[in-house]
Amino acid sequence: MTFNFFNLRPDRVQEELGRVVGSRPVQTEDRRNLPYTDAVIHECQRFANIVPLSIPHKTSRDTTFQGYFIREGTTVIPLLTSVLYDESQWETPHTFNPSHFLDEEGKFMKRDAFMAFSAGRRVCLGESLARMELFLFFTSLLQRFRFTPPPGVTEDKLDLTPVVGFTLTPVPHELCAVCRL
Ligand code: HEM
Repeated sequence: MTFNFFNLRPDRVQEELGRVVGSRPVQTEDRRNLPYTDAVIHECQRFANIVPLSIPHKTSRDTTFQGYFIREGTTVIPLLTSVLYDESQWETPHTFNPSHFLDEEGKFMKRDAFMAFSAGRRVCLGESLARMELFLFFTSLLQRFRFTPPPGVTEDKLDLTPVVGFTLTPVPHELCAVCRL
């Protein structure tokens, strides 16, 4: 798979942040007025897909799912990647594309196939906290810094292919954070 970040457009996030928030500290409530920023964060989570295997579960009774009979006590490992990259759900599943979460008017749009935190009774318990932290950290960093590859490294040379394990971990990269203030 080719990991392609050409649509990230941090300049557009910074333009939206500057217009809506200015230089004051970002607050959680600002999220609803920052649809492009929110879409970028969701797309990062979809695309980065950091917990691809979710957590193993065991069926508590006999069940039938999509025509398959699953006996009580069977270990089931949901593969979240299959939903996050599902070609029937996403317009460009293998490309980083914030438009997956924007409607025609540029408003933020929820997607049923966004399952980075899994779903159902055992959905991630820390989802609200994680979402709040992602939003505040991401926006605060972009308010203050412009991130670029080191001198001499062009963006198309950055290999964003993660290390595959229980989680998908990014390989270390050198990055320049240039103060914007
Ligand atoms: C971006 C950050 C995070 C992601 C993508 C994430 C994702 C997940 C996923 C996929 C699961 C498995 C759900 C399942 O078994 O179907 C899970 C479970 C869980 N997560 Fe997270 N998580 C994140 C952050 C957090 C944080 C910050 C906390 C706590 C402060 C947390 C607490 C938990 C707990 C307790 C479970 C087990 C829930 C259960 O089995 O009932 N997570 N998470």
